[in-house]
Amino acid sequence: MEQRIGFIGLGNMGSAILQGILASQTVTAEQFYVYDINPEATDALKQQYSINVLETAKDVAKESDIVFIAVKPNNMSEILTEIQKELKKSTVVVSIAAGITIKAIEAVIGYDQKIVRVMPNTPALVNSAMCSITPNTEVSAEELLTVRALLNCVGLTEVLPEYQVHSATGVGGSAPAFVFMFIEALADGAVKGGMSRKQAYKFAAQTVLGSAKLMLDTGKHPGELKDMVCSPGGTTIDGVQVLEEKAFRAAVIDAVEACINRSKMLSGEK
Ligand SMILES: NC(=O)C1=CN([C@@H]2O[C@H](COP(=O)(O)OP(=O)(O)OC[C@H]3O[C@@H](n4cnc5c(N)ncnc54)[C@H](O)[C@@H]3O)[C@@H](O)[C@H]2O)C=CC1
Ligand SMILES: O=C(O)[C@@H]1CCC=N1
Repeated sequence: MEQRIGFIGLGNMGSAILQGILASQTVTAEQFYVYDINPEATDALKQQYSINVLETAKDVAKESDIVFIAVKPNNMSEILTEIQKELKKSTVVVSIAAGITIKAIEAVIGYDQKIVRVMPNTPALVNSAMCSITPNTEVSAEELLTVRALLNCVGLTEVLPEYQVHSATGVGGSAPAFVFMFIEALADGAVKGGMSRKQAYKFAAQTVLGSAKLMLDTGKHPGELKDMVCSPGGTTIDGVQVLEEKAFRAAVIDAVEACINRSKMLSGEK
């Protein structure tokens, strides 16, 4: 890939995507042009890779063919205003900000700019992200393919209509936090039973990873896979009963719904 790739904001998510793309070797470090208001965010990356760290967001916008904006939603408007004059008509602006609609971005940088809205997640850091991708009407099929190819370097992608991005935020962007809470809780249970903390985290994390892989690789329904674990009169079904009594599924559904509602609120839909 020959495009010059910009990143404005290199916090948790920006640096995860950048490092995931670098690890895939699809783009060389020299093709990256980056800026973060906090020099500490770029210092470590600069030491590790020969990326171009620039002085301002404007410089990044000027240099890039595709520019990822990875700042917090409340910083989006100031960044878009700042870079607006530097964007070429051919520049593809990729926003990963939760709750910021394509329309809101167009309102600042122009309705004729190419915009792709993405909802990624932090497993991008280990090339295992799940990203939703939504282009505006200015983005060509080829440009969409290029952005998708970049994001495929860091995991799986699905192109979604914008109204589904709220769900993608709940089940994708935010969900790693819930999974880590689950892993922590699984390990706490094992520690309670006498296992060392270190071993408990290894068991819990590998079990979550393996279970997800089993479902993705076999294509089997999660209910069928759950049934395969529950031996009649065995250990698992007792645990399943406890989770049902404590409304585990309802709690998870409510958590995803809370993310969806918050995303709608940030978008001005609620
Ligand atoms: N953290 C996550 O798991 C996910 C985050 N997102 C979205 O990604 C975006 C970034 O989130 P995080 O990386 O978690 O936040 P973060 O706080 O870790 O990173 C934001 C970065 O932007 C920089 N920044 C702030 N103002 C700036 C400016 N004016 N110019 C240049 N850089 C500036 C900060 O110094 C910081 O390094 C947010 O919009 C969020 O909604 C989306 C999906 C998942
Ligand atoms: O919590 C947030 O707002 C961001 C978006 C999805 C994950 N983290």
